[in-house]
Amino acid sequence: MMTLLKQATEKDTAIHAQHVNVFYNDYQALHQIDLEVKRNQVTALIGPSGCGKSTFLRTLNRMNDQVPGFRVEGNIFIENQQIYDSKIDIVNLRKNVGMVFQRANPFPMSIYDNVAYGPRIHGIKRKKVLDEIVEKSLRYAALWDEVKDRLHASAIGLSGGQQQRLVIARVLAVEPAIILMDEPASALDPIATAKIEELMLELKKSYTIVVVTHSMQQAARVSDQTAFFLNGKIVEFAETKKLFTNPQFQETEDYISGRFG
Ligand SMILES: Nc1ncnc2c1ncn2[C@@H]1O[C@H](COP(=O)(O)OP(=O)(O)OP(=O)(O)O)[C@@H](O)[C@H]1O
Repeated sequence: MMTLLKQATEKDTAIHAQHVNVFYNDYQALHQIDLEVKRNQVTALIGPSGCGKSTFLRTLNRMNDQVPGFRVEGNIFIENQQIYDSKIDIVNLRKNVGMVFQRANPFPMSIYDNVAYGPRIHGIKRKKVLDEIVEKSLRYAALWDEVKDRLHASAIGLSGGQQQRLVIARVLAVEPAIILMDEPASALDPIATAKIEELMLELKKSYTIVVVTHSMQQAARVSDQTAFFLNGKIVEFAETKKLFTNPQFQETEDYISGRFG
């Protein structure tokens, strides 16, 4: 146990998955996943449909716990804690490891209340403090200028791209260390997508990001490291530039050159 912990406390390692297997009942969706995510980097997970990218992402903040038949083996260390340890506080884990989904999912309430939602749940009540958190989070999510005059209007009235940045602001408001993004721009037009990508590059200065994407161009544009998944295994994990220009495995080369998937 001590040696595992020691490995996980490398200063620049935010997430350390070690020999992770995931099952849905008898079906094994992930096989022996080993992955080290570096702090303040964007790590992209790519691969054909059904290869296990979302399963792995969701395993990182225990989003799969409620799925019937879900079972995980191996270790996942985040901030020196084995997140599947029985002593882990899951509410705290999800605060520390926020998640943004493919479809923006603002709550049916005002823009302000969406962002204040998490801090309120965590016990912050003073209006002045909430006002500050809401402004800071919206500024960080590059949305403040577009919504500052209608903070109390419904979030549902925002465009798809604005809704996705609002969801990011909602995640930032509880001060996570890590942000997981599951195809965050796949439902957006190219301009809204470019804004999300710009935002990711800005956010990595303060946060660690893991993003699932179907777009290899997007992975190449935003990520520092890329993991290529195939049939529930990581075929190759490397610096993004290297993976796309000089892949070490035939399967990686076939995928990035569009020969399958
Ligand atoms: N809740 C579940 N119950 C049973 N099997 C599941 C469940 N969720 C995913 N799977 C299976 O696990 C495998 C991996 O799925 P996963 O969604 O992680 O892949 P993915 O790479 O994210 O795919 P996509 O790119 O299409 O979203 C698939 O074979 C899928 O059918």
